Amino acid sequence: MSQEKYGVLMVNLGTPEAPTSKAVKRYLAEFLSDRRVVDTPRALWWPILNGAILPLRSPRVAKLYQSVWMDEGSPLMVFSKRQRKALADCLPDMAVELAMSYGKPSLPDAVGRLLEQGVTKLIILPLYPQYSCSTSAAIWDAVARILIGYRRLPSINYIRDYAEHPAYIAALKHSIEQSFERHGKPDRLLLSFHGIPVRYAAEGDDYPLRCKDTRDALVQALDFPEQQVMMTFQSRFGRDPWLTPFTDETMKNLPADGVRHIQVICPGFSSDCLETLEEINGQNREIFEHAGGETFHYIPALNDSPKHIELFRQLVSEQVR
Ligand SMILES: C=CC1=C(C)c2cc3[nH]c(cc4nc(cc5[nH]c(cc1n2)c(C)c5CCC(=O)O)C(CCC(=O)O)=C4C)c(C)c3C=C
Ligand SMILES: [Fe+2]
Ligand SMILES: [Fe+2]
Repeated sequence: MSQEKYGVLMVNLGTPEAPTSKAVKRYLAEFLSDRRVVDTPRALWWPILNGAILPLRSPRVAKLYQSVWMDEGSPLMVFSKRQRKALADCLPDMAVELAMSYGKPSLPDAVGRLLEQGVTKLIILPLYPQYSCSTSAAIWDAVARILIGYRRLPSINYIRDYAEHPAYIAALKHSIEQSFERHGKPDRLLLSFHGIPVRYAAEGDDYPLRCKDTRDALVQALDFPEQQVMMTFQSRFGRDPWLTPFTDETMKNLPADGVRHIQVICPGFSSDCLETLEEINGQNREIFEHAGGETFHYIPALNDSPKHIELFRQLVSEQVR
């Protein structure tokens, strides 16, 4: 039998190439044209997207990206590239590629590079701890479309998610405990997850259940009262109802309930990005402080921390028999 060659495809969302209106527009156009993200019928969606959302949102959001941009680029890209390098260093016998669902490095290029290297066993690792049709399934669809162009397919292992994986929970627990040691225990620990439209969940997306699984496993692991842990949803978009409670509304109301000190972590984001650095550590910090809150600490995403890379190494190793 011929020698098997393993390849790991790490996939995250994607991010603009520059913090400019033009680059943001190109990114949002691709992202928001995916039916897995917005499922409004095209004849209705196309004029809204091109006539209103792209021209109005792109310049505004470009300014937000400018506020978090790093010397090496967009935070999401910087951390994702570091994750790929660190995982590749742990798995010297495997080919490890990074791709983004929208923008670069593109999925077709990354899959092409893996197959050119002779990969016969492809392990797809979406960098989303909690499955959602709007993120993880979009990766599945894209890879399936790409493989139409190849005669010789590899075996495929798709890591659907890892919401309660012990190494994921251990990594989150470690970050939270480090924060508690540094800043003391807060009145509330807030777990803020990216939202999705309520309808996606009603139609079968188990994303909110997977967020709750993460919350429950963390509560079990932490030496911190369950009543002081809150789970909220951020980053809502458009007019449909999205998952509640909303992070920003919670921030606004907490100080009136006597909550002075909060620490916030975003367990659904494998890398820091616009939604954590600007929306949470910028906008939501301001909302909390403006409402009378005194102490706000943002606990960084797992990024390329050793415990996060160890989680990825375990997830991949579990697929190898
Ligand atoms: C209908 C719209 C959106 C759905 C559904 C959605 C789900 C979803 N997104 C993430 C992770 C990220 N989203 C990010 C940015 C972002 N998300 C949307 C819209 C939806 N997301 C938009 C329009 C944007 C761009 C910014 C803006 O215009 O407000 C990012 C950050 C990207 C970056 O460059 O830093 C991440 C990461 C998840 C996990 C998720 C479903 C669970
Ligand atoms: Fe999003
Ligand atoms: Fe946002």
